[in-house]
Amino acid sequence: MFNYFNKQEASSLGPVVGKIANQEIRANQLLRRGSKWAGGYGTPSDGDDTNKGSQPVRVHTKNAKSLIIYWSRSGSTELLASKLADKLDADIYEVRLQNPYPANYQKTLARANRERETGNPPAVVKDMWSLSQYDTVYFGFQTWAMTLSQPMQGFLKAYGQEFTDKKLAPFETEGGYGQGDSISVFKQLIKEAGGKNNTYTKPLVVDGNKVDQADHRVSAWLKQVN
Ligand SMILES: Cc1cc2nc3c(=O)[nH]c(=O)nc-3n(C[C@H](O)[C@H](O)[C@H](O)COP(=O)(O)O)c2cc1C
Repeated sequence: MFNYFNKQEASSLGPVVGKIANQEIRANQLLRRGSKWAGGYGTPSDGDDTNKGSQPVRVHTKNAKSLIIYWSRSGSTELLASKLADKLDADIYEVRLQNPYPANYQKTLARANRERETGNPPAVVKDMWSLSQYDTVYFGFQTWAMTLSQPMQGFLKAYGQEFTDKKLAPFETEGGYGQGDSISVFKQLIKEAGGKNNTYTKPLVVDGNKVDQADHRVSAWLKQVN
């Protein structure tokens, strides 16, 4: 579906690749197939955690028993979240940061490295609603430096204690090097924050370049979650 794009096009946000709660998703990493940036390396964003010109995704209904929570810088995890949302009757909460990462990949990397080394993940916007109605929570994040991305670490530090007595289903995108220790860090941060008695499903891990081809894997994974 996506052919090779020249450098200028590849560094823009790229075409609309999907929708979540009626908002357009641009995931420019999908343009990279066959290019020297394949594998997710160097993916730019729009400098506002993929949200420039749009609102953070918020779907909150009275009766939903499932919730999808995700954060996405360059759109791949958001696209994966949209594939779950299409198949589930779930509410959706997109994590936002008080201070979004810059569009530039190298600057993002430098900031993320600093945050990781000092153990200070970014502060999230604190507008999460009560989670008592949900039995299952799907968590979408990405591998950064072979561990759990700093934004999801920031979210779990702020909200991890809210996740008690739930089934937790992590889904993740990565740039070709795999998930590293992200899942054990995910579980550990929830525990440290005070979240208890949770059950964890097998994670779904998808290459961020190939999320557009992941429909069958998403369906198979959802079957074993539910
Ligand atoms: C700061 C940073 C560090 C990354 N570190 C890794 C890594 O260690 N291993 C890997 O496979 N991909 C790594 N990636 C690639 C991302 O995991 C991949 O592009 C992911 O699909 C991005 O998700 P998003 O589009 O939802 O932001 C890194 C990306 C960034 C921005």
